[in-house]
Amino acid sequence: MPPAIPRVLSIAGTDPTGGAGTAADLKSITAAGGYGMAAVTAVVAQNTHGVREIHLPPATMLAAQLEAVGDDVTLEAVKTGMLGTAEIIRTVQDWVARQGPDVLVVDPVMVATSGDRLLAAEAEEAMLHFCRLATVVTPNIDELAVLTGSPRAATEAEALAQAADWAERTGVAVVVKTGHLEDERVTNTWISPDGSRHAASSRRVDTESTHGTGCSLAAALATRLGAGDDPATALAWATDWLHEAITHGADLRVGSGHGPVDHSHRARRLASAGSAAPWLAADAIPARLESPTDLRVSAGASADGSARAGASGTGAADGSAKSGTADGSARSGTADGPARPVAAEMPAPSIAPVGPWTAALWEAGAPLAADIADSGFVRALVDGSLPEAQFSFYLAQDAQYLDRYSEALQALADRAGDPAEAQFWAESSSGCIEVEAELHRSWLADRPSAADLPASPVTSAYTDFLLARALTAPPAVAAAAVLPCFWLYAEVGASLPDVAADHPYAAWLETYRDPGFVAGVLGAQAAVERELEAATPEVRAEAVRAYLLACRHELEFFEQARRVDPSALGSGARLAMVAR
Ligand SMILES: Nc1ncnc2c1ncn2[C@@H]1O[C@H](COP(=O)(O)OP(=O)(O)OP(=O)(O)O)[C@@H](O)[C@H]1O
Ligand SMILES: Cc1ncc(CO)c(N)n1
Repeated sequence: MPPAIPRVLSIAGTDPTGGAGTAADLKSITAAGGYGMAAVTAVVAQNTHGVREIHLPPATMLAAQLEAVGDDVTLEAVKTGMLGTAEIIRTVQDWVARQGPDVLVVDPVMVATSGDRLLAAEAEEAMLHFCRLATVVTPNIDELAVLTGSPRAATEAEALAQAADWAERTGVAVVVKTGHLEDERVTNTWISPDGSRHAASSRRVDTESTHGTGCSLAAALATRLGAGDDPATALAWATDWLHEAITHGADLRVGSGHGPVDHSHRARRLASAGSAAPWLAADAIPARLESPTDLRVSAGASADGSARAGASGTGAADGSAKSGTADGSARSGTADGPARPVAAEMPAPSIAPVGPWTAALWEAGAPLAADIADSGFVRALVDGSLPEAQFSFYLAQDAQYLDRYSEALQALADRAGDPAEAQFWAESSSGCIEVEAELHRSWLADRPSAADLPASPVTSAYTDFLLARALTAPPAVAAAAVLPCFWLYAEVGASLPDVAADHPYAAWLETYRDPGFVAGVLGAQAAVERELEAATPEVRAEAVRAYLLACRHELEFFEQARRVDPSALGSGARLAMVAR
């Protein structure tokens, strides 16, 4: 049984700009859930433009480093990167034979992205020999050609054939990486000596920030294997994590050449999601609302934009410079993007408010609507990069949600004073059940594990919040609480671009275009407008709070799929426990 936190050693060169080599490895090992260690093979003066100078300490010094670690620490995995010379390779090889762990990931680094040689030409032979000791090797397309003694593969199929042949001959698995080809998707394929294959693919990111991607993938892979993941799971994890890191690399603004990836993006996003900070400050809404203008004033089209209502974005407590403020008063931002300017520049809704109260509500919640449109989940759904496991999770939660939402709407119907309003809520409630049934028929039927998935904490928090208001709060509060589900969902639908027919989620995106959604929004808006007009100033304030909190729950609901590790969805555990 590997320990929960695998101990992983990187044996590689340095990069003072922190994007490649030991620095990238340590960040990647940490991100993948391991304890990272590093022995230095070469001190490299390099930056995002290229390598300037390489200093090779005596091989005896590397041997001493390896002995020092190996004599003291039990290792679950070792990852090697730049080994520089035949003598260094031999040193590592001798040590691995004596003290190496079960998992050895060899990234056969020969040439950097910048084109600089990182392995002496005469050392290639030694590298080929060393690769045979590996659990898995992770060559890029050019290195694969050297490894297999073949011409550079022009297509993925050619690369896969080269790798399969080599794996069979040597008994060593290969990860074929198509990063250096031109395909729209980048695919990493694990090929075992017996010919079995596991592919993990992601959409190609149009970015210059790819310095150290090879190091990072190999180090994360070594860590997940060291943690006991099977090859397919480990590779899928590493590929998906790296995709997020590459996507956000440019935001780091490190260097003017090929910049590094943001190894910590996922950790920062999850930390921010784990914050217990309240979503809405106590004084974000005036205690009494005599008219919609009272909300508008507090919602803050003030000259400097320094005060407005609106629950804070997901980045509220992540402590990063681009996050929203902890009291949710001034800016909205998420771990996915910089804070946006304040309400004055917020987009108008595609479904216009039906009166002054709903107009004021929209304005107060507009930053959250923008956060949803710009969320990692919606963006990944639209660009097709959302992993299927996350999409399935989303569908499963949507089904759970609709069940309870329908109950909330029925409660509103039961409590409505006005017959037309009662009818509207009742019809919406049954409409929900129909959508849920269709979800099961068309989408969950061929995803059996998702079909049985119970409600997540995020889903339950939202539905319980809605049910509590629908069952016990004054009608204006209850109506305002259920409005964002109608309105914000329809707004997401309205903002979706047309996608190609072969887009992985084309059929799902099509479901957003149901004109019934718009009719629902207008009906719900009309009810909210009426109820708010009739309510006391105190109840109106409570209703606005409920509306904004529901908007915030909507954002959580969309984003939650990106916070779940598919390997944590198995059955068995009676209650999910937290790491302490
Ligand atoms: N533009 C990109 N978009 C998406 N993923 C990418 C992109 N570039 C690289 N990757 C990911 O990074 C992995 C490693 O990239 P690549 O094939 O370029 O390795 P490498 O050449 O060994 O990297 P290095 O630049 O560190 O030498 C790829 O398999 C893929 O998962
Ligand atoms: C030290 C080191 N290892 C690997 C690479 C490949 O990106 C690099 N640039 N530097």
